[in-house]
Amino acid sequence: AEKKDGGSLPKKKKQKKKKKPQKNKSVSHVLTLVLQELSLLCKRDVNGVGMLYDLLRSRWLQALLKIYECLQHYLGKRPAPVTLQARALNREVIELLREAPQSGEIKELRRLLHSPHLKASPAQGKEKFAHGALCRLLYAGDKLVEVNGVPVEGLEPEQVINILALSQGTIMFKLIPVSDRPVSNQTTLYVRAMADYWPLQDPAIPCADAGLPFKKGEILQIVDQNDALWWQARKVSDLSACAGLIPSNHLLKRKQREFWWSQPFQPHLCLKSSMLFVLCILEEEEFGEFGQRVFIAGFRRSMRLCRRKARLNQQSCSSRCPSSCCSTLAAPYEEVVRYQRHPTDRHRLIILVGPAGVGVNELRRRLITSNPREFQSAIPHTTRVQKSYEMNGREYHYVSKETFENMVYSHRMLEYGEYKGYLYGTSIDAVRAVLEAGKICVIDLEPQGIQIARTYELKPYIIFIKPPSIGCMRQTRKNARIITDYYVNMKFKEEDLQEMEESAKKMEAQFGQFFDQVIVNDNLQEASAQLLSAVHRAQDEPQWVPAIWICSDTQP
Ligand SMILES: Nc1ncnc2c1ncn2[C@@H]1O[C@H](COP(=O)(O)OP(=O)(O)OP(=O)(O)O)[C@@H](O)[C@H]1O
Repeated sequence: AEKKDGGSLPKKKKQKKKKKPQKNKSVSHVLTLVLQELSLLCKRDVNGVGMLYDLLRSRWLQALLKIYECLQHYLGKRPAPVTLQARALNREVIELLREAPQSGEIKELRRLLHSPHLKASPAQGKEKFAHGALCRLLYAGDKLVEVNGVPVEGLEPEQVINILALSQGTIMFKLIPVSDRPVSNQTTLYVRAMADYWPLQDPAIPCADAGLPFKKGEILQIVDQNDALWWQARKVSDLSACAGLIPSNHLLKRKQREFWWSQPFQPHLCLKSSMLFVLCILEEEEFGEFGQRVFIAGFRRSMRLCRRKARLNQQSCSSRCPSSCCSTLAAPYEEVVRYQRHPTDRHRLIILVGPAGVGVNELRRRLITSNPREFQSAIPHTTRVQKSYEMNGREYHYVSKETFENMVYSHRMLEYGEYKGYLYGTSIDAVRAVLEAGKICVIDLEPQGIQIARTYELKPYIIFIKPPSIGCMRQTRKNARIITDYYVNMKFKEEDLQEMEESAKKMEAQFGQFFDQVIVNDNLQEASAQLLSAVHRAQDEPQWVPAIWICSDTQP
């Protein structure tokens, strides 16, 4: 500044400049001062000063101080310059340590300093530089064009590293990616995220801006999984976007566990079998189609509002587990593949899930009545006595309690419960029978049953029926009727709507990763049309399914 202006700086600034070095005395500077004082004391032959003087002058202590100072300096820098300066320090410390006492620690330190990672030179080539780059988003072969707007084409790696080392805050790279970026294991891996991830809330991510946020249920394309902790991925919904960092399977699982353990202890009812519900069975219904009486087998009214009674008595899993037991115990990513049902294959099972009263049964009923030759429900099993006008295998499969319990123990029930001392349930066999008849089986299920139904044989397509806003429900549900613990055909009360909204949120938070499709049931006709097209899409168009379903196809 003095040269440019051709004069001196104003007085005030000069004074300030003088004071600064006083404030920032380094440890080595203090040590030099102490040594000067000690050397004076040595001349006066003060007891023990000679030994202290020698100790403080030893080169290995100076080496340690140097390391300390450098690290202090680096700590204040973002990003930390661990390149040229670090190597220079490395060489200096190796030199200083030659004179240090031969203790085990010093030997270990020497060994570390000689390790190839620390001794690597940028002259070893651009490839090394690209590999060790900040965010693991650069590949060997990428052509670096600009760093923070500074053209770097044709510069030596050392020069580029210098620019990087002097950079503060965010570093912007402009590069031409190598045309054949390596993809792990030759084939690209696709996964369904089974948990949410927010890089900006993760203090452990090497570069938060390079992180890829995702929500459970989203399909990710993993482009690199060479690193044990951080993978690179893109969302299939936006494959043109840059890949971002995501925690590896192992790391995300560890994070989930740590989060789970950090929560205050609460009993986890969901770990117990939650498949036994208090049911409220209403008699079967008949539906007419074009004046024709059509009996729709297995079409009992939902008992889910009665299940609400059970929920009130013993709080549900989602209200107790802060992070949900399922997601804590399960793998954070599920490998998926694109699957399209062959026209001659059996249909995929359609499962409707939703909070009580949202309209699951209404939509299912409308779908089945629209074409009973194409759609059918599964005929439930019961232990109650067959009535005179009923036919075994039409309204119900009538079985003994022993047979029913055997089916439960051998995991052949998707869902079951007890009503007035009798057992009722939907079996896998009943679903299989509909599918084998060439029809599309449509059932409703409590979300806890999803895991059991998700098999390669049934390949279920899960549709979540979501309530619209409470305001919208107040309008649309004026004439709607619900079943409560005690009443059939009762009007919706405000608390029913609130509970529906709450319950939907919990379901999405706990089971959202399994939903293939979400339909908001605001307008019945529109929701019915959406359901019909979703069901056809599930059967006729490619969908993401767990990879294990497809691999298992070859198994018996
Ligand atoms: N979009 C809608 N607009 C108006 N009324 C609706 C709508 N969807 C459903 N309903 C009505 O709401 C009431 C409850 O629907 P439905 O019985 O299908 O609910 P559900 O989700 O099966 O719950 P439950 O298990 O209690 O039967 C029915 O009277 C139904 O006709």
